[in-house]
Amino acid sequence: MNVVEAFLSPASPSLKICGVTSPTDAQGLIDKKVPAIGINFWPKSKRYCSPDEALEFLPALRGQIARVGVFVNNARQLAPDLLAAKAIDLVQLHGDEDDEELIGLLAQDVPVIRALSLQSSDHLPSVVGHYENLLASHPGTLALLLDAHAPGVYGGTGETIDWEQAGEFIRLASPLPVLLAGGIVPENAAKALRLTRPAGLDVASGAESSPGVKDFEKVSQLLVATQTANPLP
Ligand SMILES: O=C(O)c1ccccc1N[C@@H]1O[C@H](COP(=O)(O)O)[C@@H](O)[C@H]1O
Repeated sequence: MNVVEAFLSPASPSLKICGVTSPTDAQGLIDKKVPAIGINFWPKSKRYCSPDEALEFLPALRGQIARVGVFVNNARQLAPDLLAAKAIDLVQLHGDEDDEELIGLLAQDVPVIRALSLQSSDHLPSVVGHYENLLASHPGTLALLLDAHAPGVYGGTGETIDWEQAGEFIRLASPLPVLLAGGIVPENAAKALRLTRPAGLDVASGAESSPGVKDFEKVSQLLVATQTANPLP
């Protein structure tokens, strides 16, 4: 099983630590056997990592951890070079990207994580059905990610989402992997896992001491939460 398959495997809930900005933190997360890291390529993020900086340390980590490039409306410009340099394994679309862009990545065999912010008025079966149909006509590796609605900042806000609604969505979407994000911290991770049964947790602000600097005590606690959660049904 390669690192992407291991990260998205339904066998047990996974963990992605997002907003890594330094080679030291990336290596520390590999040493702890965290399944995935996220590197944020949106210049307005508090956890921004420039493509030039990323190209200096990410290619050497290939095969040791799943490396997710996080993009907000700029994947078209940046992802091709990062993929060609083997600096990232997956593309996370966390902005207003359309299906055409997602399908274009799947067609190139690029694994994609599509971030969604559910609204209370959303008809969940329709949203799930949309991605099921998309994947049926454009096969590839696709995961969905549920995050808080964050106009203007897009993500990384530390705001939690409605876990009841998230749990219902995740059940409907199965076996399509769905990651849970939004305000996950060591103190609420076990409860979030129990209520929603996601393919994994995605944590930015809940795993750092300051924006872009990882707190390894928090990372250890998050790992324990994922490793002791009941396996997915
Ligand atoms: O982390 C950011 O700064 C960020 C900015 C823009 C889009 C996505 C971003 N990160 C993603 O946000 C969620 C949740 O983060 P948090 O744990 O609530 O702080 C996660 O999916 C990150 O990948």
